[in-house]
Amino acid sequence: MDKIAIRGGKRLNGTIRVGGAKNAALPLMCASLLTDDVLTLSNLPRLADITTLAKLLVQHGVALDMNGDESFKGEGCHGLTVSLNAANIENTTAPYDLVRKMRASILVLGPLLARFGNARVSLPGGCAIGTRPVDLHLKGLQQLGAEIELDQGYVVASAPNGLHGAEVVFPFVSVGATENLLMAAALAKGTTRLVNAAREPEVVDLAECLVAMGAKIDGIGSDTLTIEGVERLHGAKHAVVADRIETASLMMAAAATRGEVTLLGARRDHLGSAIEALEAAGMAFEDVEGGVHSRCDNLIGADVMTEPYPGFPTDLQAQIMALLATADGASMITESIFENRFMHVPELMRMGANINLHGRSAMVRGVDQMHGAPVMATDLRASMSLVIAGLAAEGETLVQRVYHLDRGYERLEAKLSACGADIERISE
Ligand SMILES: CC(=O)N[C@H]1[C@@H](OP(=O)(O)OP(=O)(O)OC[C@H]2O[C@@H](n3ccc(=O)[nH]c3=O)[C@H](O)[C@@H]2O)O[C@H](CO)[C@@H](O)[C@@H]1O
Ligand SMILES: C=C(OP(=O)(O)O)C(=O)O
Repeated sequence: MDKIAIRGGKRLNGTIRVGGAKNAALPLMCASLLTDDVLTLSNLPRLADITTLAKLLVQHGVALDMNGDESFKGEGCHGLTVSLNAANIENTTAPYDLVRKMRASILVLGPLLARFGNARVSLPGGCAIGTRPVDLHLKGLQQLGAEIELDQGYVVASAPNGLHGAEVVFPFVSVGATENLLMAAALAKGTTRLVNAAREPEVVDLAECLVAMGAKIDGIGSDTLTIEGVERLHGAKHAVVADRIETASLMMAAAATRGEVTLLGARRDHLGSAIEALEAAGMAFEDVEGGVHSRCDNLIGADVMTEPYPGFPTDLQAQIMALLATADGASMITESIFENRFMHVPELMRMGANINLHGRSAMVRGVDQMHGAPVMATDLRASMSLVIAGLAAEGETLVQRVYHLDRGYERLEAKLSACGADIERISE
């Protein structure tokens, strides 16, 4: 198993190109199931999650060309260009072995059901950050006319006469349920209204791709989406939006060393209120040609609460905790989305951070210096928080279970070394 070794204390300064967003790329790949035509996606990040989803789609019968249409890249895009063709779907079962590796696999359910009238998808199960049920996905699909049973850990869904439009009011915001319902409603008969829908840039990216495929969607970017179902969607070409979570993670990595970084391809307007939280912590941002420049001379304590977009993203909570661990003063960090997303706290404490947990809030009292230590990554964003802490710490940090990091950060060591970090991957 690979490890990452970091010798901290080097001030970062450089330029990094941000990749396409994992959390946009995954639903976009699932959208290929909605048509018998070719969907070409560019700016896909080279990540373990993309490979896992590609395997799932291939076992359904999707023909996948990893060197798809190189002539289509999209402006400023540098990732993979992949063509997906779901003309010959052989089976509508998503097996446990693949689904358990990645929760986003549940996003094949809506498209398969809408296009083929049946699907059998393994329940993803719990994971390190929380139980993560899929009840909103299932209830929403039932409102669109699906019959759903649970059988031996599988969701068995059918809609022999097709799905129909309905009003679905989500009791709270769910990114995945919004995406599943959006895709299903695109091929349902009649009008669907999704109320209290997620507004994350990745949901907007999916909606824009669906429109390019012929879907009729109003209210994109708002919390109410109105979808007029169509009989058939066609192929399209779409460039995956830049990864806002990678963007802010790298900004924080530089800030932890009181350094600076220019992030090419980054979208400041997609950071929502995270920008204000980072500014409150002493960071400064400037739009520059082709991206955003971020610098930090002095870090100060700041209070943060995670919320759906445009609130502060839960996917940045672990990283900001590592950052604020060496700020002047105290910070209160509250996690309101996932019930168990503080697994990084004991690891950060092993590096000298001063953190007190009270239920869903963590009181972080800034220390002058953290110290390197062997630490264990428990989930994707927790891994990044340990890397950020390692860059700030004195001495060597050895991050173990790097496969979590590889789910969502492409060539992280290379990107950070290019800015002066002393970081290397140790493959065993
Ligand atoms: C692949 C992807 O895009 N993953 C992101 C997506 O996950 P995901 O789509 O799984 O997250 P949701 O927005 O659905 O989850 C929000 C909250 O709702 C709960 N919930 C969700 C669905 C449901 O049917 N029932 C239910 O109770 C979840 O347990 C969680 O507490 O959004 C999360 C919240 O921004 C991010 O942290 C993940 O990185
Ligand atoms: C939690 C995340 O991803 P997933 O929903 O795929 O587990 C994440 O990207 O931080």
